[in-house]
Amino acid sequence: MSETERGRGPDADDAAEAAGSPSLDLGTGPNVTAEYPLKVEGLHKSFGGITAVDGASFEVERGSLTGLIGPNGAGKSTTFNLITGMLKPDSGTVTFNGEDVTGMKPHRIANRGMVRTFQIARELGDMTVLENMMLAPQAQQGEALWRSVTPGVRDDVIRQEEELLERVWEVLDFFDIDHIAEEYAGNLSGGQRKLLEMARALLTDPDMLLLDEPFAGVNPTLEKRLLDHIHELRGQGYTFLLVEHDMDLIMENCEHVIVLHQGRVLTEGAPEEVKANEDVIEAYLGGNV
Ligand SMILES: Nc1ncnc2c1ncn2[C@@H]1O[C@H](COP(=O)(O)OP(=O)(O)OP(=O)(O)O)[C@@H](O)[C@H]1O
Repeated sequence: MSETERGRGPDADDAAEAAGSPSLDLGTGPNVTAEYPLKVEGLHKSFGGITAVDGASFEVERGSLTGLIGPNGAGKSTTFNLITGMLKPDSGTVTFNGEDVTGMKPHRIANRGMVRTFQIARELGDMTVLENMMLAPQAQQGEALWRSVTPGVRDDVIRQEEELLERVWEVLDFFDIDHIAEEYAGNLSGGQRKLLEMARALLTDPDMLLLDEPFAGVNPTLEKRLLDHIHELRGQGYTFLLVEHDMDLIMENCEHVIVLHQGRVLTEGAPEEVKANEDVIEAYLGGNV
């Protein structure tokens, strides 16, 4: 896969970083063509004597809603952290859109179009939804503050802020949370927080979103809304990798399911195949789920 095919090479990243203005096109989705944007090969990660990830290998198909499941302690969170650059693997590779991103810092990976949702930090609870959104690109992509103090770039900064504000309202509207824009994030319900978390991630114009337990603490009505948004975005070409404890939810919504067990892939396939797999049943029964 060449850089031009990907449509978002390092040069484009650097230019985007310099411009400080990720484009958002909710109408058409990401403009890239790699069939499997994410490839994970032979990932290993140990903490002291504990092996958390033990040779995990899998691929995620573009435009898919892929579920990553496994019993408690299977290595799901660690795998997520290795993919998104929060942790460095002991060995193995993570390839995104044809580029080796293994061990890259999270903001550089986010610049390349792969983002994960983050829980709204306690201190951001004292800021409004709108303020949280305005901070999102900096938080995800490590935007430098120098731009705002460098002489001669003030007009550019003002223009970029205006563009950002426009996109913020577009995304808030998409997630139906524009009416709570002035609400403090700390006052939101669990479900509204999850919508804000996803809205923040989407603001950086990713190709792929990694969602870690996006429905935890969410009431059924908002869960459905979140799922509708995910399906709509997937229909536009966005790719999702979802870690979730609720097996039924994964089975009903994902077209491809990867089962981790003891740090490696036990099996993967369509939900019906995975559900019927004896090894999966055994792993879950023995895994205290
Ligand atoms: N920072 C760490 N230090 C030590 N051990 C760790 C660390 N992170 C994870 N582990 C261990 O690695 C193994 C895999 O943990 P991980 O959190 O990745 O699994 P998981 O599938 O996400 O589990 P759960 O479903 O319970 O969240 C576990 O045995 C865990 O205790």
